[in-house]
Amino acid sequence: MAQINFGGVVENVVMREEFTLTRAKEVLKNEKIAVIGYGVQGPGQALNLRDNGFDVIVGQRKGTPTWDKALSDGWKEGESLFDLETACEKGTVLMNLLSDAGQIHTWEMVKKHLTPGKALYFSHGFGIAFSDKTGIVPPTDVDVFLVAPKGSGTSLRSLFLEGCGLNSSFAVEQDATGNARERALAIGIAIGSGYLFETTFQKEAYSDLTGERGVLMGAIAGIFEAQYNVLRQRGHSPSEAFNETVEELTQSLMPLIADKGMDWMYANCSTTAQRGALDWKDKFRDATTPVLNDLYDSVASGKEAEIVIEANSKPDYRVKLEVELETLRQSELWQTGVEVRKLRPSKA
Ligand SMILES: NC(=O)c1ccc[n+]([C@@H]2O[C@H](COP(=O)([O-])OP(=O)(O)OC[C@H]3O[C@@H](n4cnc5c(N)ncnc54)[C@H](O)[C@@H]3O)[C@@H](O)[C@H]2O)c1
Ligand SMILES: CC(C)(O)[C@@H](O)C(=O)O
Ligand SMILES: [Mg+2]
Ligand SMILES: [Mg+2]
Repeated sequence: MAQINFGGVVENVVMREEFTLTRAKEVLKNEKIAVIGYGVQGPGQALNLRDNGFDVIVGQRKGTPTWDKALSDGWKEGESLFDLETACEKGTVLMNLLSDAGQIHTWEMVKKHLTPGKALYFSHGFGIAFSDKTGIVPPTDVDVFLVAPKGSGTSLRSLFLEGCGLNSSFAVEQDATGNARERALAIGIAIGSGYLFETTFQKEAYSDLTGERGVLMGAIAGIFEAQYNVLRQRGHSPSEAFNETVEELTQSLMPLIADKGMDWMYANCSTTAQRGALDWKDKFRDATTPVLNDLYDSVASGKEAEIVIEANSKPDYRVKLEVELETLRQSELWQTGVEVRKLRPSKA
């Protein structure tokens, strides 16, 4: 395990150069890996496992659009594609990649097939960290671990195809066989992680729910809307407001942050911009800190989990989500984005 100094704090990190694919194949040579659920993470992880040469099958509800997607991805009914229960029965490592709410409804069925020595895998801490709400309490004679890719399953797959890897966290909740850590790391490498950092189920659940409600998705969408609206109300055109809020960030400045950090992005902007950004950064930090603390409290109290479970238990939850997404899509801001993207100069 490599020891990496993260800004003064030393952490253990497992890298694929050290825990190689060959070692992962040795650890998992007798395992049948069953990917349960074929939503977003399911395809990413299952296809990477298959391309890496592991014995993998997929379990999905027949007659759903994702069953058809699995067929079109080359999974064969009765050979490598089964209904949920058959896949749970056949697998020795059950990778539970149903939606976090779907994991609750199927738990009794999954549990039935968790015979001694099998492994139960998640890509989130949700089910276990909030077990008082989910009812997910695994039998004591199975290994329980997680590998949580830090990004969309779509990126996990595309980065794998580019020969890169996405970083993931991993955690072992229960080591019944004495081999749970090896199994977890082997699966982590096998699904295409570039490196793995260690966490616990609770920390993963709390940080992930905070991150996606905060900066990664909720906050960024909110602050985009706020700035776009202010510019529009002050008489700026949609194209100017969009370019100054979204397009420049995603196309020009975010890649600089990704390459070499915030100070590098600042250093590549004018001294006028740097002066102003350095002055205003702290105001934004101070204004949003109370909101982020409210968010963390709401996650840690279990309220966010309750909201997700309640919302997803309604039969029409997908339809309602789609209505909300459609409202976002049809807003002036994001309709401007459609046109701005079309205007991006393409390679000659
Ligand atoms: N979406 C991501 O990229 C991402 C990233 C990191 C971790 N995760 C975690 O990975 C897991 C899977 O997430 P996802 O976004 O791929 O899930 P998803 O919401 O796309 O759902 C996955 C599958 O669950 C099935 N499903 C839902 N409810 C069901 C039910 N009641 N019975 C049977 N099947 C049901 C759906 O048909 C779908 O195929 C979750 O724990 C999530 O937190 C997801
Ligand atoms: C991709 C994310 C946001 O990191 C993940 O946590 C999810 O729930 O989809
Ligand atoms: Mg998440
Ligand atoms: Mg996440």
